[in-house]
Amino acid sequence: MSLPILDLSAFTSPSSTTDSKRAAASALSAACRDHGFFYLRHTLGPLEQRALALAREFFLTSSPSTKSRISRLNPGDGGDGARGYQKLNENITQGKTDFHEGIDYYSPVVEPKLLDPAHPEKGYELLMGVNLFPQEVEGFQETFEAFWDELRKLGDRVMVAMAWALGYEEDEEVLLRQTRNGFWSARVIGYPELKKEDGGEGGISCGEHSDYGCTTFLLADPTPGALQVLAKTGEWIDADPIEGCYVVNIGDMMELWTNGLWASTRHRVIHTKSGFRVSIPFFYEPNFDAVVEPLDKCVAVAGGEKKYQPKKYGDHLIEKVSGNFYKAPEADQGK
Ligand SMILES: N=C(N)NCCCC[C@H](N)C(=O)O
Ligand SMILES: O=C(O)CCC(=O)C(=O)O
Ligand SMILES: [Fe+2]
Repeated sequence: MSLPILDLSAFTSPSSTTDSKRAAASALSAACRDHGFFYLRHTLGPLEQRALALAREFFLTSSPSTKSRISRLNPGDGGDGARGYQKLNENITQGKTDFHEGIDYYSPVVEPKLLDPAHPEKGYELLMGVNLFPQEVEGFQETFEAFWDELRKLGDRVMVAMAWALGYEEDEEVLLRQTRNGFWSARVIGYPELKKEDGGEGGISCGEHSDYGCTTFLLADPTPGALQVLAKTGEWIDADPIEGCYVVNIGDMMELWTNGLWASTRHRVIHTKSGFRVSIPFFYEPNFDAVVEPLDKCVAVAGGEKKYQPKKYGDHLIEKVSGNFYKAPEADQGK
């Protein structure tokens, strides 16, 4: 089985007809319902190759001190426990360490929140610090900021397409209203190949999980056989990169909005092929304060049964992120 390839240009070009939008929305609806994962034909030109090359340069040529300078654990420098660099095996999924390194980014907050304003060296509240860029890698910050700007715009268009796909042609901003100031997130991830001595047998590059928010747009280098998607049949299928496409998937908040019609599909990464793999997922998310609840039309499909309780996206994110690393640094002491 392979995942469908969609073209949503009817929603990105200003001159498209209602019929072409309906046709695209109908293919989108089937893909989200049947798989929760699909390929989206879309390119941003040289920006993508630049971002992948800079990510690779960062992981493979930066010194350990460059990396630790932007650690998520440097409280005074902006690290808030979530934003920043994490080394191999620092991220955990389902209680097991993930064999990848990465830098995590989130939507900038207007006023970063210090834990204790009298003691800035104590750092920031979880998720409320500042983004950390490796200034030694020339062009890194500008390239990624430009890249994410484009993906935010793409995500906005996809929200309109998804509204159509859910029957909201007459109220096409039903999702966009709650994502326009989205608390987006992004990761820049490096995966060395899993080898036996690294725990290769049974080891994992990124354990099975669902994404937390709305819709994920993944750009990865051409390495095959790494990202796997749990199909409804229970089989794991490869979601290998296709040139000119993003791999797109549904997150937990979209499952909630759709009352379970579109599942937040589980996936994992097992990179055993040769070479260092780089991937850069962008997580297009609801507003931090958005209270997400099943949409009326999706509830109607279920015969009026609301299968989910409303949830504030920010609460869901904090819950998830709090479980992504070993608890407070104190807990690690003496290990
Ligand atoms: N923002 C997202 N989706 N990040 C996914 C990170 C990988 C899984 C994570 N350790 C977990 O256990 O959820
Ligand atoms: O690297 C990948 O292909 C996917 C990573 C992922 O699923 C995540 O970071 O949420
Ligand atoms: Fe993921």
